[in-house]
Amino acid sequence: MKTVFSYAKPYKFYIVIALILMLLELTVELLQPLVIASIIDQGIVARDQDVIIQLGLVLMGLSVIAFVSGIVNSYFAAHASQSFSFDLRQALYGRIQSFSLAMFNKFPASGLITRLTSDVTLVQQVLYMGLRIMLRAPLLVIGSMIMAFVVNPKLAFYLVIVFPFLLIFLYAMVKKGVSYFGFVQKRLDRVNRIVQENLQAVRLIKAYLRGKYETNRFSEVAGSLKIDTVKAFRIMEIILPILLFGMNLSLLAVLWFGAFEIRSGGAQIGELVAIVNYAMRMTGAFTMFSFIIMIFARAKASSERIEEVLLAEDVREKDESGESKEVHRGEIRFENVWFMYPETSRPVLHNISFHLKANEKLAIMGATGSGKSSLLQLIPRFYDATEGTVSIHGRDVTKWQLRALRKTIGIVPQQSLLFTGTISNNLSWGKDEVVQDELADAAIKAQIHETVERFPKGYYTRVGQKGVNLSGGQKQRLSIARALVRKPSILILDDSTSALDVKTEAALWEELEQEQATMLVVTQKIRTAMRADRILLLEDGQISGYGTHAELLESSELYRQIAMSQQEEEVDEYV
Ligand SMILES: Nc1ncnc2c1ncn2[C@@H]1O[C@H](COP(=O)(O)OP(=O)(O)OP(=O)(O)O)[C@@H](O)[C@H]1O
Repeated sequence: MKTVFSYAKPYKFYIVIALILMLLELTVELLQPLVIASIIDQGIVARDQDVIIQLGLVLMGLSVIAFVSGIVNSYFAAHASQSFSFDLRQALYGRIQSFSLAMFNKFPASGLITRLTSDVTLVQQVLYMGLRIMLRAPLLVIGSMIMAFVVNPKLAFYLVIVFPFLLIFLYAMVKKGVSYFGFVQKRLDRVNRIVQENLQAVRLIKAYLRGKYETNRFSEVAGSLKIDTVKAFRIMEIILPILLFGMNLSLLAVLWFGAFEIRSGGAQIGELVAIVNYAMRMTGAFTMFSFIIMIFARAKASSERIEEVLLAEDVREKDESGESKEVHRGEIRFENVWFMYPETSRPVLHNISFHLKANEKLAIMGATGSGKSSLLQLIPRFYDATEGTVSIHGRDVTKWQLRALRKTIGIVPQQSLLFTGTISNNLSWGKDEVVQDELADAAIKAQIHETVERFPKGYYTRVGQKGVNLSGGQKQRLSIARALVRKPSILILDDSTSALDVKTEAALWEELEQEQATMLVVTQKIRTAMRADRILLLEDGQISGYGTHAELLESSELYRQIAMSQQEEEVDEYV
């Protein structure tokens, strides 16, 4: 919890004030039984009206102080805890943003969402409760105990005799509670994961008529969340009755022995009333305990989960080190590159070597799963090569400052991802300052300008979440335009023209060929590959062919087969 609560440090002032007010409220509460005892012994029993009025006024004054302290304490506690959770959430989000892709394998998105929402809220609650009642309850117990000893040590002894047993019991319950609530949060992760997957695949679910199946899958995980939550709460439910039982036993002992003491002159009625009053306050505090323990146990489990992310060791490079000047020329060299995904044992790339001069165009072909996307991911350093080197402009990519490296690369992923916002927002997303002309220029090259102009709101047309209101081909072309806006020296297209018709694709390539950028294009189409300076053929993570279209037709059986499998008349034309 230490790391998590270090984010409360900037709000020390608010926390200290809240604690002081809480102590003031507590002190008043502890003084009240003493005043009541005095009213009884010196006022009612001694029949002194003046003492009753004076002490009555003192009692009222104390109540007002407690009331005002309580309200102001709430204000400071709320401010400190809300600001703390805001900072913690920001830090957690920042940490997630800086994750390498390997970390997303380790922490699935659903778990990160639960941490950012529910887990942060739970630790925020613990701070708020801490400043309001959490410390108040144990302090009230300790304070009441001390005051009871001040009033009458003998009677106080009967009151505290059960304490050691209650404390051991509470400790055991907290320990159990932490592990149970840790489980509950994990179940919540699973519920979030199912919901996320479901909502993302809503069309597929409808098309495959899997609505009922998915509902059952959801019921199953929601059901196990319910079972584990009930289990965790059940532990908490037994705390209160046991605490109350212990306290009632003590109270009985106080009353029983108190009666003897009063008869023998060892105690006064007012003292017995005061001790009973303290006992009642202690019982009240213990009632709070069951609630506090529940919140504390949940928050402890949540803070451990948050710290898991904050303190996780990332495999990523040090961004701040390395060459920071801009990578102007996109010369690329792979030298004996092997690559294995983290936490796997099988290499997906074997001994890959090739060289691309600046502005050369490379087409990458190969069967699905042959390693095309994996190869491309090494260039912007989404992952680092397990062995060998990938260099750009003569320098190992790991030696470039990450920002400088990525600034120079335009990527169009296999699945076009657009954000909620206007088309204009989406196109300018990858660059800090961009003017409308640059957007239109990139859109013209990507063959999407005319389509956008035909929309009633043109570039200000709103794009729904993930581009739901656009066709696959429109999304692909917008993604390409977004990459072109950055004017990259290296342009990576990972099978990103698959949804375009032949005519549009040809027009797009006419434009891309003019671009001053080194291009790596994953494609399944011979027609597209032929336009590149060279073609790299991958087979099970190994290079099985490298050269021009004509060279590969000569040298590679696999390439010939691919060419043959594509339209007969096209093959004739190429040969
Ligand atoms: N994040 C990952 N963790 C572990 N293994 C992965 C990961 N991503 C891909 N792989 C594995 O790496 C191999 C190569 O995958 P890759 O995505 O590079 O192939 P590809 O040629 O781009 O395929 P496709 O044409 O279907 O996109 C596959 O066997 C795949 O299972």
